[in-house]
Amino acid sequence: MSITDDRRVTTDDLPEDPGTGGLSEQLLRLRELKEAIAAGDPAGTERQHAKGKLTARERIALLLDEGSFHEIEALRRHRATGFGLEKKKPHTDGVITGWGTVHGRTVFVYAHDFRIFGGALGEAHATKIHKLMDLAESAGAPLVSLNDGAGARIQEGVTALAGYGGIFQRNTRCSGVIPQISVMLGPCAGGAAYSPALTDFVFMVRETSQMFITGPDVVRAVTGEEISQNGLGGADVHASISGVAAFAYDDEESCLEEVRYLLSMLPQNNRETSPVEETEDPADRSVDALLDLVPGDPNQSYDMRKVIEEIVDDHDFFEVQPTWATNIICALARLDGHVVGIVANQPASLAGVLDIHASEKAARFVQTCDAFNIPLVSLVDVPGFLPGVDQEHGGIIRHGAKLLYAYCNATVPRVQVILRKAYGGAYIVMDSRSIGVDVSLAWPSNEIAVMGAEGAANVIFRREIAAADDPDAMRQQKIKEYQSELMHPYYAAERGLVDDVIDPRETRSALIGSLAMLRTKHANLPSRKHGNPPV
Ligand SMILES: CC(C)(COP(=O)(O)OP(=O)(O)OC[C@H]1O[C@@H](n2cnc3c(N)ncnc32)[C@H](O)[C@@H]1OP(=O)(O)O)[C@@H](O)C(=O)NCCC(=O)NCCSC(=O)CC(=O)O
Repeated sequence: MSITDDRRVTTDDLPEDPGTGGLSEQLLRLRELKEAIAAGDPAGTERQHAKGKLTARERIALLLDEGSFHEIEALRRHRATGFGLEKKKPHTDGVITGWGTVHGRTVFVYAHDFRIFGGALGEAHATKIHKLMDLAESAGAPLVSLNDGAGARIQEGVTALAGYGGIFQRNTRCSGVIPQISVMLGPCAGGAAYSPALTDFVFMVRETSQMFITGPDVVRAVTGEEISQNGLGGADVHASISGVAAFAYDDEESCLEEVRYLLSMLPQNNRETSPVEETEDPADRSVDALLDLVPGDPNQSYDMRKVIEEIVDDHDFFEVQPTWATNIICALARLDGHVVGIVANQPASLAGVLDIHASEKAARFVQTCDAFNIPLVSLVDVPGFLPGVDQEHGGIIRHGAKLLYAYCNATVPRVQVILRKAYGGAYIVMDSRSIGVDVSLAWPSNEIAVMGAEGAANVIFRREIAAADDPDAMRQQKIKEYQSELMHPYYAAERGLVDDVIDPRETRSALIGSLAMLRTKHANLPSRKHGNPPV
C-alpha cells in the first residue's frame, strides 16, 4: 500500500478491487483501510513522541478498559476546499470519537489527533464531536475530551468557528446532566480553551499542555508583555493561580489514571448516584486521633487534611483544586462505601478564612456535587471572611454570595460538623442550620459567635473598658464573660442551631449514620425557569 504525499492513507491508496465482488476481497479492503487509519502517520507519531506526548489512540487506550473502545466515524473526511485542503483529506479529520468503558461503565471520549492539522477543528471534525456529545447525552454517560488541538482550523474560517459554537452549546446543555471532563494534553488556544471551561473538571499535564485565549505572540503584540507558553497558560498557572484547572500532573499516564479514578467516584448522569464500594473500614470506627489533631486554642493552626484522612474510608480522599485557594479544601471521598463531597476550611492556609477564590472554589464544588447527587459534608473551622480593600474592591460580596447561593440551592443530603470556631457570616455560609443543612453537629470545643471574643468585647464593652481604672484587666474580664456566656456549643444547641454536640471520636460514625438516614431525602425547589445566581 502506498502513502500519499501528505503521509496519510486514503481509500485511493488501497489495492484495486479486482472486480470479483467477492466478500473476502471486500473484507480485506475494509481491514486494510481500518488498520491504516489506526496506524496513522508514523512520522507524525514520532514528532508527537519527541514532544513528550502520546498519540490520540495511545491516550484512549490508557483511559479506557482494555479492548473496550468502539470508534465511530473513523472513515470521515472533510469536504472543505481552498488553501490546498482539497488535496489533503485525511480520514478521521483529526479527531477520534467513540465510546468504551472505565471500570466497566460506559464513557464517551473524543481525542484530537495533533498529527492531522495540529488537531485544529474544522467542520467535519466539529460535527463528529457534536454527534458524540448528542450520543453521550442520550445514553446518559460521561463525556471525556482529550484535548490537543490548535483551535479553529484557520483554512475553514467561519465554519470552524461555528463548529466550536455547536460544542459550547452542547457543553452547556449537558451541564449537570452527564459528567464532562476535559483533559488538556497539548497547546489549546482560543476556541479549544473555552469548551473545557464549560465542563465539570479540567485536568492538565505539566510542560506539555497549555490553555490560553491568545498565545504569547499576540500578548506581546497587544500588551508588550514577554512570556513563555507555560508561563502564560501552563498546568501550574491554571492549577494554582487562575483556578481554571482542577488537577495538574507530571505525565499523561498518571493524569489519565486519575481521570479513571475520578470517574469511579461519579455517577453516570444526574438521575443516578455514584457507585457504592464495599469497604473493610468499620462504619463505627472510633477516631481517637481527632482528639489530638485539633488544638484547643482557636488561633493555633493545624492541617484539616489530616482530619479528613482520619474520618473517611481507608483514609483515602481525592482533592479537587488542591493547589488553588488552599484555604478551603474540596474533596471527594467515601463514607461507608458511599461517595460524599467534603468542603472544609483549612486553618493551615490563611487561617482558613473565606476569601474571593475560596468562595468561588467551594461554590463550584457544592454546585457540582448537588448536580450529581453527591451528599455534602461540611467541616467548619472558620474565623470569618477576609477583610481588606483588595477583597472588597474585588467583589468579595458577590463572590461570597456564590457559595451562599450554592449551599442554599443544594437539595442533596447535607451534614455539617463544626470543629472549632465558626464566626460571623462565614459561619452562616458554611452550611449552617439557618440555610438548610439537614444535620448539624458540633464538637465540645466549638465556638459559634458573631466574632472572636476579643473583638466582641472591644465593641460591646467599649465604654466600660475605657472608664475602668485598669482597662486591660477590664477587657480581659469582659472577654471571659463573653466567652463563658456565648462561645460554646451549648448556647447553639439550646437554641436548636446545632442538633447535637458529639465526642470528636464519634465523628465518622455520626456522619455515616446521618447520611444513611438521609439517603432517601427528596427535596423540591419551587418551580421556576432557573435561579439567577450571582455567577
Ligand atoms: C498550536 C501551536 C502552538 C502548535 O505548535 P507546534 O510547533 O507544536 O506545531 P506546528 O505549528 O508545527 O503545527 C502542526 C501542524 O498544525 C497546523 N496548524 C496549527 N494550527 C493550525 C490551525 N489553527 N489551523 C490549521 N492548521 C493548523 C500547522 O500548520 C502544522 O501543519 P503541518 O504539519 O502541515 O506543517 C501552533 O501551531 C499555533 O500557535 N497554532 C495557531 C493557534 C491558533 O492561533 N489557533 C486559532 C485560535 S482562534 C480560535 O480558536 C477562535 C478564537 O477564540 O478566536
